[in-house]
Amino acid sequence: MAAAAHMDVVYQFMDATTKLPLAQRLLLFVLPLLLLLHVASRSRRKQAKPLPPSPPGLPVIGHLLQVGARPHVSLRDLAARHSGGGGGLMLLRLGTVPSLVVSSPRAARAVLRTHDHVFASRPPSRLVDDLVYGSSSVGFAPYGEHWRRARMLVTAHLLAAKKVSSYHAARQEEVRLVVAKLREAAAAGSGVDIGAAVNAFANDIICRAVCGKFFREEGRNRLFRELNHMTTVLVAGFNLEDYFPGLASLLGIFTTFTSNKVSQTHQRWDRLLEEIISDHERRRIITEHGRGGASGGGGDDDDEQEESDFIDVMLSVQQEYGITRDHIKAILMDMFEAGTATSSLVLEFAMVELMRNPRLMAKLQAEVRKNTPKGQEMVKEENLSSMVYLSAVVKEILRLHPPAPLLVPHQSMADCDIDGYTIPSGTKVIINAWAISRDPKSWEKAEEFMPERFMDGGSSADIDFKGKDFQFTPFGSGRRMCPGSNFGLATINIMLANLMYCFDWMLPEGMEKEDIDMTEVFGLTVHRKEKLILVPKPYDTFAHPVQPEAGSDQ
Ligand code: HEM
Repeated sequence: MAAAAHMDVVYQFMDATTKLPLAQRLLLFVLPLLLLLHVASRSRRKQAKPLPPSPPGLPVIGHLLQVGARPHVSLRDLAARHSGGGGGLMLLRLGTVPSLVVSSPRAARAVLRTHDHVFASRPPSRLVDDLVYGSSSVGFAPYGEHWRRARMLVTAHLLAAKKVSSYHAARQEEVRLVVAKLREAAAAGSGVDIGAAVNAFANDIICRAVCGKFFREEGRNRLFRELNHMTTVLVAGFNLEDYFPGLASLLGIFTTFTSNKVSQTHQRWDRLLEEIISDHERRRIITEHGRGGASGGGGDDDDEQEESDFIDVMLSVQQEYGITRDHIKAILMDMFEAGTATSSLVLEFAMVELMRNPRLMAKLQAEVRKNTPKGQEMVKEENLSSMVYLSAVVKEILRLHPPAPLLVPHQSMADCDIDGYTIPSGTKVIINAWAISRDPKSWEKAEEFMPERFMDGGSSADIDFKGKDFQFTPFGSGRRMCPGSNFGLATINIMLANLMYCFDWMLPEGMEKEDIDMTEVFGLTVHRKEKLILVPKPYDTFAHPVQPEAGSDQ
């Protein structure tokens, strides 16, 4: 009976509404539905934990204007005021993109370790898709099966400690070339642009690992350097789609503005990489034919190792890992993009800080000179193991000047609760490693260049950058942690040791250490605005007795 009465009401309602115009009829049905959805979403929001704290933002652009030209600095300052009692989590809206800023070791641990599986993806980018073969490299790839395979290939075959160590002779040879150029400059009494010298060195080291001994042929190393620079400018520049992805694709702004440059740069990379990969394939065929005819097949082990550059290795495991030729090219682009500026910036900042602290430079030089056999022309890698102060200096540079101060953005793949806050799925995550590694709560005299903190008995002697200490993550931590740290450190240590061993350093005439400009410019990495010009003076290891370790009181 009751059901019949209800149906009656429904029929009467339908009958009455049929007399209304169509638009009003639709409204009558749609409005209650919208109301229901609104009530349901409010009760869901009531149940969910709150979002992390946010500073007040503007309509449409959100907090975009509060992020200035040096985002690592402005984000630190904003977080100090708005990250809710020092918890280290702050939610910004950069354009339409929700962005979580992480600014404490505790919050970094939550994102990079406890919930690593949720935050291990990268924000999508059409620009990177078009530039880097559908983002199919390691660094740009979204979390998933392709990334897992590419990452495994890179860590097991290209950047494993044994492989990195197999390039020791190549590194020595490249350092020798730099030292020779510096000696020429010293003989002429001219200044050297240190940043340019170490950048060319880091680029050549990567070139040699990627494509073997003949990377200078036809100026290929210079071409790689140029393309690498163009790529960084494109990826690090202001891209509307990074902040208003919907709007950018709707207006087609990306297509008309940047697209030409992106596609030209991509084509230039593709031509160069294709040429070099084809060269390698031809050489492999010739070598296999040669081996077939020879009795024992193969030269000595060192030669074999040196011949097996990244391209050879990837061609040989291509089937096993199920990767295409485009994937190989994307991974090679990654090696240049991730491996060049990072190492060279550490070297440049090391020279800057040491010039500003002559007593510490003298201490480092004394250690390097004492631990290199007398009269040896250059420091060799086997001499480095006893240079503990050198390691402390490199660590201190990575603490004060992490080349990627905001790491590389991550993206959450599901809703996640941290410290009583909800982080919605699809949130971009910015980890301010720079702010964390200068936080006085974690570091004694945090703003001072003080390598002694990392020495035995120092206040941070137990802290390392291997991804377990969340107050110090210049290489990141967790699934996305840098797989190239061994490679980078090997490049940095041998070059810095030789800069200290072979030369004394002076500022150009009339310049004092206080005049060294420390202004930074932010891109994918942070570099210095002004060039560091230094005048080298060769140090004669035969003529000089080993100096006592200056400043060893610290
Ligand atoms: C001092 C030198 C270096 C520093 C400070 C450094 C730092 C970093 C950082 C901060 C990340 C991002 C971590 C994250 O997303 O949480 C990264 C990723 C990466 N780095 Fe390095 N890096 C260095 C050298 C190198 C070198 C020499 C190579 C290769 C030859 C390399 C290859 C990579 C790759 C492939 C990734 C992407 C990893 C992924 O997304 O799974 N890096 N690096």
